[in-house]
Amino acid sequence: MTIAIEQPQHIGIEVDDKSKVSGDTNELVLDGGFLMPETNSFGQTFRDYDAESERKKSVEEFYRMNHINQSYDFVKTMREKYGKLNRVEMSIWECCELLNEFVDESDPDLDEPQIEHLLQTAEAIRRDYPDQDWLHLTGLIHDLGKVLLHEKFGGLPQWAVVGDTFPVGCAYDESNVHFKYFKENPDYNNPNYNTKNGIYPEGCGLNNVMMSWGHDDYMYLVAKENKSTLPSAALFIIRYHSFYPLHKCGAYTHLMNDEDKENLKWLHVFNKYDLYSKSKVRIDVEKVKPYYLSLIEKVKIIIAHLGFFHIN
Ligand SMILES: O[C@H]1[C@H](O)[C@@H](O)[C@H](O)[C@@H](O)[C@H]1O
Ligand SMILES: [Fe+2]
Ligand SMILES: [Fe+2]
Repeated sequence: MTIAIEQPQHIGIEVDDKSKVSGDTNELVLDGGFLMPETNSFGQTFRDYDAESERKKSVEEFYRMNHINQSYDFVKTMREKYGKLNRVEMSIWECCELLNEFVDESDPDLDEPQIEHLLQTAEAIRRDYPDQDWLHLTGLIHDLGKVLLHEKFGGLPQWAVVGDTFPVGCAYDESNVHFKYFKENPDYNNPNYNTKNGIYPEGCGLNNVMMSWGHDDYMYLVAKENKSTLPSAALFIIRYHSFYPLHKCGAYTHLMNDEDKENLKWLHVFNKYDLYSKSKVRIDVEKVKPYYLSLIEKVKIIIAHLGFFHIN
């Protein structure tokens, strides 16, 4: 399968598209060799929230809490509070290691520590796109915002950090996982917020839409506020990779602008690796660490700008 796609801007590390771009039409080959497994590590299909499993109940309880509490006012408060980026300074690798303690309670497909997931994603991308350093880096850092779970970053509850994301300030779409729990959210009956467009003009662009608060928006804020030079596609991936109602179900597209539509193509590429690389096969962290340290070192200029990160 191929799709026409714009290539990202140079970010300070090589963006080499030769191996995956055919002809001069900027077509990116999406099935670069990665074999998508049919079942997750529990033997079930991916993202099946109704399948009987040991995680079903706790995942559902996670979404109940998430949907009740993620209101427009809550998101606004969190954005202001965390936008100050006055928490702590830490290297990228330290942040990865911090995630060793946490299992994502919203995820029906993986119960391994989060550092495994970061490396599984980045390694799967690296195998198919060996020359796309920027995409390896995006894989490595896309979920780093989950450090919000750690007390050093405020120790937020899981419902305020992980899980799929969705816009607030307009009606919740039924494609959201466990949609029924939104009925207990104060915004559900607020006439300002419960119409299709809500407070947003049609086609206003996702940048103008308030998304539920969590690791995506936090990591994006960190990158943006510190003037990271990551390409717009990388920032889009970081910011919207949990927005499954949009990138999987095609909901909320009336809020997108042309730039979003372009970036969405890259998010579709990325999502395959983010979702289907989840497995019980552990990555040998010490073995791959030198590569990722050298990658972090290589992008020092970018990372030096990233809020709570610094290079040792
Ligand atoms: O449960 C997962 C997890 O929290 C991921 O980090 C997020 O990106 C996904 O959207 C979600 O389904
Ligand atoms: Fe995520
Ligand atoms: Fe992820």
